[in-house]
Amino acid sequence: MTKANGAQENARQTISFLGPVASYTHAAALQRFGHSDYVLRPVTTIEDIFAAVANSTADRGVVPFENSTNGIVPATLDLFANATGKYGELEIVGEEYVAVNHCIVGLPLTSVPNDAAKPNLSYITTLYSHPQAWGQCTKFLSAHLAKAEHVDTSSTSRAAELVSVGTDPVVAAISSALAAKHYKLDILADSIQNTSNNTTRFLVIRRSPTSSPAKSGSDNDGTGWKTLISFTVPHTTPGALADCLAVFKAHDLNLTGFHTRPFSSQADGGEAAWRYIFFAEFGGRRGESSVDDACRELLGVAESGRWLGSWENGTAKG
Ligand SMILES: O=C(O)C(=O)C[C@]1(C(=O)O)C=C[C@@H](O)C=C1
Repeated sequence: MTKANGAQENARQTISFLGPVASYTHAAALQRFGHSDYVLRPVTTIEDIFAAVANSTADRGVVPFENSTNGIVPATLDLFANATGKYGELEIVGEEYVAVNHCIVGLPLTSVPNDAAKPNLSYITTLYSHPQAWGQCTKFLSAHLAKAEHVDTSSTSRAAELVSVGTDPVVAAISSALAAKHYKLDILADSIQNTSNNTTRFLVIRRSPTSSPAKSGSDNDGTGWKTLISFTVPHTTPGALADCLAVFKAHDLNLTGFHTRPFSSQADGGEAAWRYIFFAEFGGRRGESSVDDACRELLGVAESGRWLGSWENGTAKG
């Protein structure tokens, strides 16, 4: 690398995504950052993405958040819960929707005839994929691969990569057609997801700047924006959760998502079972009076709470 190239490389922003190349997270990263201002860098796990952004190895990270068929990605939510205290400085600044079209991919196999419209896959004994993919393809898997053992991998592209370095044609993967092409595998069945409009939503994260992005208390127009917050409630107080939810109604904020994950606070020694953290997503942005007031009031009734980010609605852009 020449000195000039090196300087150019330094000026580019680094984007961390769930690798290897040709994962759906890679597709989401390309969709948003696929031009010469950015260097896209694969890592192995979703936590690696959080860590890369937290320790400044990357400027931004792209993480899978929610699938239209199979719901939330628990690993991502757990990292936003920040139980270890390592990721409290991160915030969400954007979202990308990617159409997820899964395929059964395998080593080139000329001896077994396969018709994509009427696949005969009974010879496959082992199937690799990311855990999210199993739940998105239940109908096809029970109809055509009911006996195959499922082996979890860190991503669908990793599943394809593992099949490609093996030699046994009875081992296949669920991944995208792009991953099949990249890892030189055959597509043995296409569009195997339960719903034709299967879509995953990805979030873009960064380290929070020291100054607030939007002036608090102004009449910022939050139309077309979303906010995610997390909170915990005193678990022995009747009505504590209802009091928290009433705050959103009082400020006319439209709750568009609500998720719960097991969580044990530092106050409980980090060990207590059957405690929860709640995540509420709603329309609006920080800096808008109704959002700022609601967050302030929520902190008055919740045990703890954290603003995780406000970002422009990905679907609003069309
Ligand atoms: O495994 C991949 O390719 C990913 O990018 C991860 C992921 C996810 O975690 O939801 C992304 C999209 C699909 O929903 C399946 C898997």
